[in-house]
Amino acid sequence: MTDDPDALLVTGKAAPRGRFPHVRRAGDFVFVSGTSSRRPDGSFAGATADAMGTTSLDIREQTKAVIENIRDLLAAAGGDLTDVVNVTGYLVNMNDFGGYNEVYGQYFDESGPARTTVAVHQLPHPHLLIEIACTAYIPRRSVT
Ligand SMILES: N/C(=C\C=C\C(=O)O)C(=O)O
Repeated sequence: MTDDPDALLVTGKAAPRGRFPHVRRAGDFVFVSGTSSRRPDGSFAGATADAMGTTSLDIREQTKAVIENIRDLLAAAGGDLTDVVNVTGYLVNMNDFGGYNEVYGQYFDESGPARTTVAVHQLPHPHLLIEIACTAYIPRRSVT
């Protein structure tokens, strides 16, 4: 936890890799920091490497894990994926757009959040194909 009740470090989720909270509330809006498929033990859903270092990376599995991680972070702020109003997706390779879009569409549709997707040069680990940051609208008065 932090001393600030509006800056959440969520127990049971992978610790942030820097000095920032998982989630920051500002009034009725909740901002979720860029989130990957990282598990609490530091491994990544959708990424394996054999003894020779040959890696296998799966955009569908990573996208699903990212969204599920975000669901857990929102739950800690009293919300859910249905509260998300804006999504920014960061892909390392736009060739992954199709797989990303397919899984994204299992969680959100045209009545859901606004979305922007961009390709970035790198993410904080070479096994990462995707990171998502989002904003949710979760009025304080609705949180019990
Ligand atoms: N949000 C950031 C990193 C996230 C890494 C991860 O979830 O694995 C950041 O450095 O801003």
